[in-house]
Amino acid sequence: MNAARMVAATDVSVLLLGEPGSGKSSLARDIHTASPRRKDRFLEFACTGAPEGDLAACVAGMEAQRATLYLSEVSELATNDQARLLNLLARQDSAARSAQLRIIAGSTRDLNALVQEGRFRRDLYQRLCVVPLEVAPLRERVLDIPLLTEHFMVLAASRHGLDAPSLKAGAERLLRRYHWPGNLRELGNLCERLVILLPGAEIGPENLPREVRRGDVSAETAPGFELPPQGIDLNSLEAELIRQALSLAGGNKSRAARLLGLTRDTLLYRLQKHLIPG
Ligand SMILES: Nc1ncnc2c1ncn2[C@@H]1O[C@H](COP(=O)(O)OP(=O)(O)OP(=O)(O)O)[C@@H](O)[C@H]1O
Repeated sequence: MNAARMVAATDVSVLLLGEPGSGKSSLARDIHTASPRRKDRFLEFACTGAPEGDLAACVAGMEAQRATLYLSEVSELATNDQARLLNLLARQDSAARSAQLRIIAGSTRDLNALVQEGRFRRDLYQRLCVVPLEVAPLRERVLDIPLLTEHFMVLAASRHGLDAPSLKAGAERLLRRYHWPGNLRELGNLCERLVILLPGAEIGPENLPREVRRGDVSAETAPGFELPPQGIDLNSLEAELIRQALSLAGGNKSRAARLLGLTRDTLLYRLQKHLIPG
């Protein structure tokens, strides 16, 4: 990721946006490792469910250090902690460069939309989002799937002292077609399971879980949808769903595309087709 390499060389706050398990936390660590702070501490703070005040306790000993702090799921930060973080950032402005904490935040939710709804402080959003980086979901990186699968299998095989299995072409095709709601974490878990259950084997489609074998996106994306007896106007329905996805995603096309299980390019094509202003 080029942009990530570029921000690593600086001290700016970075906001990583992406689905669960897409690799935000790993990317935050990579940015730290590629930065001039690589020899300093990297600390991860999980905002989800964190008791109020925990963030203050976490950064108390770090304020005078040249560390990197990664805030995962920053949208879940309690209101008072949002104010505390803002204060911390203000204090950092006047601190010596050698004592500055670098903040990287991660979010699964559309932080901009939460700001519009008044559920996240705009001033804090602006401080955190100096450089926003989108981490693509795995289904938009299908070309990477064979290499990632091999990587996860080799890793799990060495962890468990077993032989890594290999993939038959049919199995690989299914992995590329599946929509991976759990992203890299889901692929990593599947690879580990295959290593343990079928060490050294040739994996065929029959060895993959049912949801992957089905490669069936519609079952997940249209639960319970039934065609009414009088039929529907598919074209209008598609246009309406696209409008709703854009609105839910606060106008962000990559996110809207993800809500519809499409690539961004396909969404752009369909926006043109339906003459929907993007
Ligand atoms: N580039 C990569 N190559 C190989 N494995 C990766 C890569 N990025 C992430 N992973 C692995 O994928 C899994 C999920 O990554 P990570 O925890 O960074 O995702 P996340 O987006 O922060 O998840 P969450 O939103 O649930 O916190 C981890 O096991 C991680 O080691």
